[in-house]
Amino acid sequence: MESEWFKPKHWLRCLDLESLDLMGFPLVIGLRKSLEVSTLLTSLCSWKSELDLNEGEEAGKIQRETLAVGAPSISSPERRPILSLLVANQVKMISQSEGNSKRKWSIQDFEIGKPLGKGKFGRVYLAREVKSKYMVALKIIFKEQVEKYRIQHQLRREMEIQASLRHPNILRLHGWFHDSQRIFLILEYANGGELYNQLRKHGHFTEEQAATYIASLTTALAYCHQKHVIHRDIKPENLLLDHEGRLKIADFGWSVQSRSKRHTMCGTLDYLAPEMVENKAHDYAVDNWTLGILCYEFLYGAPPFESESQSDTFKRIMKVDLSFPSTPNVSTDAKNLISRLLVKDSSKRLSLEKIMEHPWIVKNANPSKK
Ligand SMILES: Nc1ncnc2c1ncn2[C@@H]1O[C@H](COP(=O)(O)OP(=O)(O)OP(=O)(O)O)[C@@H](O)[C@H]1O
Repeated sequence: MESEWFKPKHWLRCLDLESLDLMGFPLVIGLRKSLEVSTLLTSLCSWKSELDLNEGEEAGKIQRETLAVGAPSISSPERRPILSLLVANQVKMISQSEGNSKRKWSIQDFEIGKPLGKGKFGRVYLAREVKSKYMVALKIIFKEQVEKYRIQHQLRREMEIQASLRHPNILRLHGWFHDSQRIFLILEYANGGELYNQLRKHGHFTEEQAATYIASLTTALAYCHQKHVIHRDIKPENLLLDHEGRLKIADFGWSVQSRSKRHTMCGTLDYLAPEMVENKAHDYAVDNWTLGILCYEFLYGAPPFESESQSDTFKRIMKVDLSFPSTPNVSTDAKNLISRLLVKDSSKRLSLEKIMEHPWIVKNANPSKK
């Protein structure tokens, strides 16, 4: 019996691919394996009226790609699509999707490649849309897990919000589909992986790098706030990099679309604003606080209120117990920006507009890398 929550009759089903991955990444193509699908079809039928499923799917012939981990990678010219082919295919895909807004996706539309990572509720694979050869990241979430942890509403909210956002620094959710057991999210592929890994690798970033990332985040958050979306969980693990090193906000799991103040305490402790720690009503300004935390972490390698115990972190946040180590050597301008964001009174925090005008950003952010 399918649960009611995943019946997105009013959801957007989108595929308007605006950016191209030009890397022509070699895929590890797995064996195609026919599935015994009677159970799958039964459940699909129960969802059919809501989701308007593929008419052409034949009983017993639904196939899925299985991952051949360790299989040799295939890197023939055919598997390294060139720019012109990609552009032509992209145009074709867009016009197809525009001409048929009810384009339905299934696992058959994708060749599955290497695993990209594992999250709390599923796995992410590199994948390529068969016809256009467009590279995407396919996030596979098991419905069982979703129901077990009762994150139906959170996931649905995350998907709706992410699919509605269009910004160069926000990871695109191109669309989704599902089968009896799994939900598949078709995500923009961020070739550079997690920003967190870069931070761990280098210890901390240069002022130019840090300012460029903060400027990218600021414009993305200004866009979100304009659409009444508060992210509430910006941290290096939720930030990905594309093949040009451009930052992408990737995880909207705790985001909320609201014009009124919120009360849910959420996010990750080190990044929480005092009003959230105190479980008070909060608004957009929690994201501005987090920008201050991130700016500090980018420059010093660790968040400012990190402590041995959670209760100490709470106390340090509440006191705004901020200090700047002598190493690495960080400019006075950067410290000024951080101090003007990590302000307990949320109404006195620097606005996103003013962040972009701050001398440290103006001097250091590299517009060509934003
Ligand atoms: N679009 C993408 N492009 C490239 N790599 C990705 C992409 N999405 C996810 N990944 C990789 O897969 C990993 C797991 O992603 P996923 O979103 O499932 O986990 P997560 O960030 O821990 O989120 P959650 O907390 O929701 O489980 C990420 O840490 C990242 O390394």
